[in-house]
Amino acid sequence: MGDVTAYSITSALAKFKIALDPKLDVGKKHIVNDSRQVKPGDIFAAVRGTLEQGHVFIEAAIAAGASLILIDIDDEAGHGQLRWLQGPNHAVAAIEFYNLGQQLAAVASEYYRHPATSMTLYGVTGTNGKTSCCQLIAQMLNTLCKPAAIIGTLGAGPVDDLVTINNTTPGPTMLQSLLAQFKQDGLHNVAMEVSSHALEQKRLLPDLIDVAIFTNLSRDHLDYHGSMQAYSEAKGKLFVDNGHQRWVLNGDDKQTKSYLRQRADKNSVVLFSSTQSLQQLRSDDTKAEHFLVASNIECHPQGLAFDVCSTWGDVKVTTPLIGRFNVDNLLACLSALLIQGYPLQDLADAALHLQAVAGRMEAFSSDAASVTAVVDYAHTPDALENALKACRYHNPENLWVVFGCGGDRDTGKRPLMAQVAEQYADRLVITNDNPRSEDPQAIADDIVAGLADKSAAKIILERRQAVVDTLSQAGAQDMVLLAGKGHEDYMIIGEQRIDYDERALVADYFSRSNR
Ligand SMILES: CC(=O)N[C@H]1[C@@H](OP(=O)(O)OP(=O)(O)OC[C@H]2O[C@@H](n3ccc(=O)[nH]c3=O)[C@H](O)[C@@H]2O)O[C@H](CO)[C@@H](O)[C@@H]1O[C@H](C)C(=O)N[C@@H](C)C(=O)N[C@H](CCC(=O)O)C(=O)O
Repeated sequence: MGDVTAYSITSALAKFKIALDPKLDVGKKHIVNDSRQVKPGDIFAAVRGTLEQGHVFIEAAIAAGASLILIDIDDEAGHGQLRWLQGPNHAVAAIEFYNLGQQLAAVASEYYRHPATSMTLYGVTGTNGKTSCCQLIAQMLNTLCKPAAIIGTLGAGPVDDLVTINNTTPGPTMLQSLLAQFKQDGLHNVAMEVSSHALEQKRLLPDLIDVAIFTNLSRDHLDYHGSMQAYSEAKGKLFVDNGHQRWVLNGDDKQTKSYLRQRADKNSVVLFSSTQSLQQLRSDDTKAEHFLVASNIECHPQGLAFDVCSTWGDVKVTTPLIGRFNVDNLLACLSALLIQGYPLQDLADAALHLQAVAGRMEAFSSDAASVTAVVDYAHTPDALENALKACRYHNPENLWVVFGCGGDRDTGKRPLMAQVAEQYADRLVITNDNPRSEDPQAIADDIVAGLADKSAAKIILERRQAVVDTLSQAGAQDMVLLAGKGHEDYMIIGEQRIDYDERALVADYFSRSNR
């Protein structure tokens, strides 16, 4: 982070009716709410969390060099009181702050001078599709020469230079410091995943989101939220009817209606659908100003193509993305950018160059006449089934799967992976996938034991060879799912972690076959 000295905690606290002696406002750096992230000079916000009382980490924060402590208190009378806490070398000032946990997002926004107000924030919530939608939005914006960053499961930063973060949606202080950094770096557009946890815990101020996007809702995180009702209500907190926030909602998800009920008017609301006609979508619910539907969806081994019919006009969209679910992801992304004023044709042109998230149903081929390889992280029976079904949807002549199972891990999944592969693929190749201390041949034998036809699979343990042999044998209209490694760039054999980057291997294979 660059110029942190530009920020003043005195001015920020003044907004919360706390008068901090300006003499104490010297050399302050970041504001953080995790003692493990405190660097010398930082301000530590000790808040009450779901598991811990932040107060217990004050000592650690001071030891790490915190220059000021904000202490979350539940007695309003103490608000703004100054205390001195003894550190190893000197006393550190601490300010009591009533209900700080609930207000930390606002305090952090104030401290970093409201970076979001001069940026465009796309907030994506929903059970599935958040990561892909953020990627697609950012990639499209970049193609349209609008530099964009993402924040989410994959990390934070420009799409090709992500830094790992702890949460899908970072905590309130980290979020604001990231936004301030992006603003400083000229990344004025941010597509961020907004988890239900983040909304419940007020890690962000939903008011700051310019375009709020809902992908879909299905059962998840009930351990945290307790019920589907509470889970959907948590997601619903992203949608605020504040006169400027635009909404993009999935017209095919039944949850959408309940979010629409919160809206007083239909202005700046887009409904998208990949199963209904424009007419059905319009008549079904009038509480939207704009509509976007996909029809004539075609899937071929090289990607997807569909007609878009919308209140902004009609266009044919062609994209190299794999998987029917990407039609919905793309509709959400198009809707968000259309309502922000980007022209439909420019977006359709940008769709031609979209790339999947690295290692997630990421397709590679040399040209339309070559076999398509799909690299995916699927390493559970469930994930393998979904990945194979997604490939099958693209109507390959033959669907191949190259897969294995990890060593020193759940052995029970080996026959199950075999059953799934046998059921959904035409050709099976069993190979290594981090055998660790186990004998690779013994793992392959365990997998084969799950096959109804024991001769259905070829075993090529050396994974590079398995991939290259399979790609060279597959026909032009075939698809080869390379399951298990995804974006990983290593293979663990015995005690050794050796370099193995399947994406690079496949890209190299196709670039050679092009020559
Ligand atoms: C249960 C939960 O969601 N906890 C999140 C919450 O922490 P909390 O406020 O409840 O923290 P706590 O553990 O009770 O500790 C209280 C305070 O002490 C601080 N602390 C804690 C330990 C320490 O050594 N030092 C320290 O200062 C904590 O930063 C916190 O401020 O707020 C923190 C950010 O301010 C999150 O980092 C933390 O995420 C934990 C690590 C987590 O695993 N959360 C998961 C469930 C989560 O949020 N997942 C979603 C994605 C879900 C999905 O869609 O798949 C996400 O957005 O990441």
